[in-house]
Amino acid sequence: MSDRGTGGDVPRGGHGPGNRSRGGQTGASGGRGGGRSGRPPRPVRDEARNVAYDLLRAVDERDAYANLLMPTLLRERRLSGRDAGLATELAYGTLRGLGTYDEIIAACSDRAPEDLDPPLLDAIRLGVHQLLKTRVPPHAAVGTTVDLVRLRVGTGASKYANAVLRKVAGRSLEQWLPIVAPDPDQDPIGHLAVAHSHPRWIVTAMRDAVGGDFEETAALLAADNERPRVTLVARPGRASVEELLTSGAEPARYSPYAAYLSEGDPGSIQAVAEARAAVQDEASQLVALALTRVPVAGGDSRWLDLCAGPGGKAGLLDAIAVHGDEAGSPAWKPDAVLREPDGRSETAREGASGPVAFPGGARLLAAELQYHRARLVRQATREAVVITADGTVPAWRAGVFDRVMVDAPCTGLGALRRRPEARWRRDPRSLPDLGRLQRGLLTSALEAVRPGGVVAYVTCSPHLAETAVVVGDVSAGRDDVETLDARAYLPEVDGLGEGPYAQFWPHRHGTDGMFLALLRRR
Ligand SMILES: C[S@@+](CC[C@H](N)C(=O)[O-])C[C@H]1O[C@@H](n2cnc3c(N)ncnc32)[C@H](O)[C@@H]1O
Repeated sequence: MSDRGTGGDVPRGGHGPGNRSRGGQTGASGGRGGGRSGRPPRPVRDEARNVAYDLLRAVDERDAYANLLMPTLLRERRLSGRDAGLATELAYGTLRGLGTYDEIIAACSDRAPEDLDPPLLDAIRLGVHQLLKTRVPPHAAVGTTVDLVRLRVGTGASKYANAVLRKVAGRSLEQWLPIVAPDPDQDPIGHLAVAHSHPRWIVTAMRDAVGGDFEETAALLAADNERPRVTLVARPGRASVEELLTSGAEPARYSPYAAYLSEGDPGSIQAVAEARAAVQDEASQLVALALTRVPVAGGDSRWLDLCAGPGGKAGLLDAIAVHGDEAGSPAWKPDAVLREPDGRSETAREGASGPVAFPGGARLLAAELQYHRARLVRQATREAVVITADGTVPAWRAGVFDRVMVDAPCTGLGALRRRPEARWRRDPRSLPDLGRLQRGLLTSALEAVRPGGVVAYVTCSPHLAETAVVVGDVSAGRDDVETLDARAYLPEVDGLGEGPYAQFWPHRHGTDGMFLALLRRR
């Protein structure tokens, strides 16, 4: 850590990349005061900020994934503890916030952000983030950024950065927003896009997904800019929540298999290292659990996960298939499970209409298109049969599965908190192709499941074109599909929407924005 006063550098939050800019080098305007000799002091290399900056550059230049590259950078530069936390917060916060920051930079600069040299622009963004969204003292935010630019871009550029940042420092974020964001009465979408740093098309999609309410849209966009908590899953029969709590995790709100980890490396927990537990968002756990809770008449031993990679849901489904939903939910478990003398569950499933706890004794087939992702599914599961296969070209007989999970490829708009650069990379033009694939996979799932069996259609996106519209289109073309009220199988969670689908939200549940439809084949 440098001597530039970073001792108090605790970010208040913040986060996200994608460089929209291309263009020429800066001209200088303004300058940082020199020492008595008239020469500027020697720049200080601040390793946390250099790592944050390198991440921003890699995202721009190489389309790097921030959450995959950051651990490598931290390891290579031997940053840990507070410095690692600072580097991560500064990089992620800058990537998330750059939609807002670029508007402010534009107001403080004689050039549009897209006309600035990308390496300089990234450094200025990093400085703006520190000034407006962290507790870094303004002199430290400006000084460290100017040093960074001198070391990494050039002296002329550092003078430019200094001039821009001094103007930015003249106002707080709250004071800047009315100046740079469109009037909310004239252009509510544009206002939210700038105020919460999201592309307009995503703001529109989120507004539609929450039912048109702008206040709720704002809350959702704000939640996207928060750092997500780390949630663990204890795979039943392999680990327990108690074991995770003993390892320092805290009880979770919804999932009977979840625990929250507020600090420390999840990989250092033995159950995680042994793949008996894993990092998994709570909504991901619950949509998988909901699929296992729907009563099905007749046999219940063959399950299919059609899009299994990298194996989060398959890991939980495999464990429940084999060992049963042993944690279940105290509210309904005792009545719901009536075991046959051989330990199976036929009777309960025949009569039950509400959620039931699966008693075990099934086997999961996990299919994944990409070989390297199928290998990850193998690591996440123990008893499942894992195959590399195209789910739209079935490698199995029709009508043989009792339960099928389709966790379809999607825009991932429900997981923007996790991938700080994702919002700038996603393209609405991908929606038609994704929609075709989603319809193909759901159709394939409905062919794979037997009459009486159940299909879960899941996306990590609340975008209506990927959720209700896909399910509506596919079921409208068939007379053998009954849409279940998915919320009934998640009795522990409120606020999942009007039904029959269940929609999790970052701002309501603190989870990813996961969508679930449950369809029974007649
Ligand atoms: C949203 S991810 C699934 C996440 C996974 N269920 C989990 O919980 O970890 C979608 C997956 O579907 C895979 N995929 C894409 N097209 C596919 C296809 N035609 N058949 C099977 N898998 C496909 C992708 O490679 C990706 O791994």
